[in-house]
Amino acid sequence: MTNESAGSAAGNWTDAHFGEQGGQLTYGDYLRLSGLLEAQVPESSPPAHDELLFITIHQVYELWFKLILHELGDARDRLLAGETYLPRVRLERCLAIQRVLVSQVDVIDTMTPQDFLRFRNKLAPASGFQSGQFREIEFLSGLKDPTYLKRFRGLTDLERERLERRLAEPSVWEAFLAMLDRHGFAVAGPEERFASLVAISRDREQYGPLWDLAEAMIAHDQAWSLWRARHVLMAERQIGTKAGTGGSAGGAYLRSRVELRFYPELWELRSGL
Ligand code: HEM
Ligand SMILES: N[C@@H](CC(=O)c1ccccc1NC=O)C(=O)O
Repeated sequence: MTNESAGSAAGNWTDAHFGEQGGQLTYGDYLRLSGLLEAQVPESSPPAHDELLFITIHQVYELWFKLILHELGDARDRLLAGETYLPRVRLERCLAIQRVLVSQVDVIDTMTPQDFLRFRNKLAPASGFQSGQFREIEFLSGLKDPTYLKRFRGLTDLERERLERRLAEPSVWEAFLAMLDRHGFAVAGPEERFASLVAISRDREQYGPLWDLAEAMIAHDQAWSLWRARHVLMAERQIGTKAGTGGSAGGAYLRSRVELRFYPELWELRSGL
């Protein structure tokens, strides 16, 4: 290709591929980068070097939490409609995101406790304990804890409304049971659910999509527990046995959360196979 033809080809490429809006849309406008990149505002003054890392990683987590809620909500809605394929696809996307959430803890491990202390005193009583989206994911997944709303001070009206809605609406677990019911499986009591899950597990030729969906759910549950465990280690590496800025016992509180599960009946199923 000659320079001329390359140039015209490039010219043609530009003309042929400008945005539908007559070439007005830009990368920065589409992604609203001006607002996004001005949203990292340190509390420390002069700013401690590592506070930008601390703010950035939390905002990245919250953006991923927003997407997980988007995917889990669609999976729940489709389960209620009796679907199995796209609910599994949505859950497997959540699993891919959660693998990133676990691995990106490594980034904050590059911060030393000494450098965290340069701004930690500015943070209390703020804490990840106050992450409304984190709690929404737990409620929507199936771990509904109404006492959280009573224990937690400082929720905005919007956060409280969203959490109350999550408590009231069907969870992924409840939607999964509704889907099984639509497929003719008994789900009224724990023994019936156990028998139904055993039947599904023993005939994957016939019930493969149902088994695969249950496996995607338990993988989501496992990954969330892996993040809790990874967060404990990271937190204790930063603050040892200090109390948390949110008022908890710190690592001891976080360790108590690692054993939580969204789908205990799917874990218990293994005991009976
Ligand atoms: C220097 C790094 C960090 C330390 C030392 C730390 C420490 C803690 C501690 C001690 C708690 C218990 C509540 C409290 O008293 O504050 C907590 C809760 C929490 N943190 Fe962190 N954290 C760190 C980073 C992060 C990051 C990057 C995230 C990502 C979003 C995060 C998310 C959470 C969540 C969701 C909770 C509530 C957990 C639950 O209640 O089950 N934390 N953190
Ligand atoms: N709870 C942490 C502080 C902390 O990590 C934090 C503070 C403000 C906003 C989010 C946070 N992340 C997790 O708690 C601590 O006790 O050091």
